[in-house]
Amino acid sequence: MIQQIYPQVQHDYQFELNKDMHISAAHYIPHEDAGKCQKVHGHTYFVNVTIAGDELDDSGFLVNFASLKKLIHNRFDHSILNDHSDLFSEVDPNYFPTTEGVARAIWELVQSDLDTKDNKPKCVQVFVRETPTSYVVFRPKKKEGQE
Ligand SMILES: Nc1nc2c(c(=O)[nH]1)N=C([C@H](O)[C@H](O)COP(=O)(O)OP(=O)(O)OP(=O)(O)O)CN2
Ligand SMILES: [Zn+2]
Repeated sequence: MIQQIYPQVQHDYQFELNKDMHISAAHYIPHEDAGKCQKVHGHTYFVNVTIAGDELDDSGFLVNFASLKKLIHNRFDHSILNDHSDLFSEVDPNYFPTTEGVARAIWELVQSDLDTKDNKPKCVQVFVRETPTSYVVFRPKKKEGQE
């Protein structure tokens, strides 16, 4: 059973949902400063995505929990993160598959999917735990004029 404490995000939306998932994946960091992490190794990532909004869809969902799992877990589980060349780079540190990079990539995938929905939910936080002692939180910057 997944049980985690993760940071809360402030927002003014009426509904908030959270989806937890585990992802078993391998990666390496393609930079000499990464030390032992330059070698391929694996993690069981713990991921939490937080979705918020004011409107429900025709099913009464803010977004279907199952569709979030399909979008993220099915894409990354039992994969080598570096192989996802549409998301990660071998040369641009901003797009290395670090915990930071994974958190941002997950946010981009989730928000792109949410943008197709009529009720316009927002992904307000992605939490990625890479090891028992290391995690990253990604929150999108508010755009100009956004509350
Ligand atoms: N800011 C970041 N630092 C590190 C990342 C990262 O993604 N972002 N990644 C790594 C390695 O990939 C490694 O898998 C995780 O490192 P670390 O937390 O140091 O793992 P340990 O189990 O060795 O840590 P303990 O302190 O012994 O628990 C490195 N840095
Ligand atoms: Zn690692």
